Amino acid sequence: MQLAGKIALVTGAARGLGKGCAEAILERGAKVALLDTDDSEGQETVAAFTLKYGADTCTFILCDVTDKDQLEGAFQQVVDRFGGLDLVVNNAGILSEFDWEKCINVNLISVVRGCRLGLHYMGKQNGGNGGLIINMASVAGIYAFPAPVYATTKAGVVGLTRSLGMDHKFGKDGVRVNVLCPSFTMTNFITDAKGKASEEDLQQMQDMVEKGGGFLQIPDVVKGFVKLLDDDDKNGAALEVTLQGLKYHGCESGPWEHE
Ligand SMILES: NC(=O)c1ccc[n+]([C@@H]2O[C@H](COP(=O)([O-])OP(=O)(O)OC[C@H]3O[C@@H](n4cnc5c(N)ncnc54)[C@H](O)[C@@H]3O)[C@@H](O)[C@H]2O)c1
Ligand SMILES: CCCCC/C=C\C=C\[C@H](O)C/C=C\C/C=C\CCCC(=O)O
Repeated sequence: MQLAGKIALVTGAARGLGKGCAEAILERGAKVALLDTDDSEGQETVAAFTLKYGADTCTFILCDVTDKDQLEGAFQQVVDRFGGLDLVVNNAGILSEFDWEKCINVNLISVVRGCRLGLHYMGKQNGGNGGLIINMASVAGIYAFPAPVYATTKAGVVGLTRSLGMDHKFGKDGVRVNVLCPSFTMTNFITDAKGKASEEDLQQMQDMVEKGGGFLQIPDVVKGFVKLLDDDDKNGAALEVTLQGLKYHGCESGPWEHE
């Protein structure tokens, strides 16, 4: 997708991977709205981006993605302020195996809602120009992982993306939907993980990190995000990001679609 002059919305963008994706969008000449529940970090990030990329290139919207009205209001605010919408990044996510309903709300239900809103505002059937939705899942949505509820939400996001991305949908609304699936990446997500799953499961994750050769860094994942921005032929695709590099996961169509 050619981003110059376009308008984007990124959830969970005050810090970490969402912030990295928002900066990649600004670097490519688009405007971006950063949504997050963390007011002070969100304001700080937007202040720094404004200094670097110029006034009116970005805005912060305080928004809890699990609050239906706040999320709908944020989409409307972006369209009102910037005059349209071309790219939605459903990135906000948490690890919370004990408060597992919250995990499902943030990581899955809000992403379904974000996709529906993206299709509503960008879909050609509603007078939009078409566009792109990139969802943030995880390799935990593809392979077994010792945080079952988290893994379930991410598998749900992969399934949602594949199904929304079926070609017949793209033909109708002009909106492509793809999903990024990173492995362990050094962000606050990792440093805040204590207490969000059992000690035993966290230890198993630590062992996976050590066996796998360590953590990805934010720029490694942003590279994957940029690939999804650039690969205009992809729809319903899941891009894995690991220390081995970038790889599209198979199974983009079911056996009924093979010769
Ligand atoms: N760090 C990793 O190892 C890793 C790997 C694969 C996928 N992911 C996924 O990437 C995404 C971003 O993770 P990160 O590592 O940058 O984490 P992070 O904790 O650094 O950033 C997440 C951001 O989301 C915001 N957020 C949380 N709940 C929210 C809500 N209800 N509404 C709005 N904003 C909310 C937080 O305030 C924070 O700014 C998540 O979906 C996560 O599951 C992370
Ligand atoms: C050391 C404590 C880590 C706590 C991190 C908690 C959750 C992280 C979730 C991320 O989404 C990463 C998820 C999965 C990684 C799964 C498999 C890794 C193996 C693949 C590979 O890297 O080659």
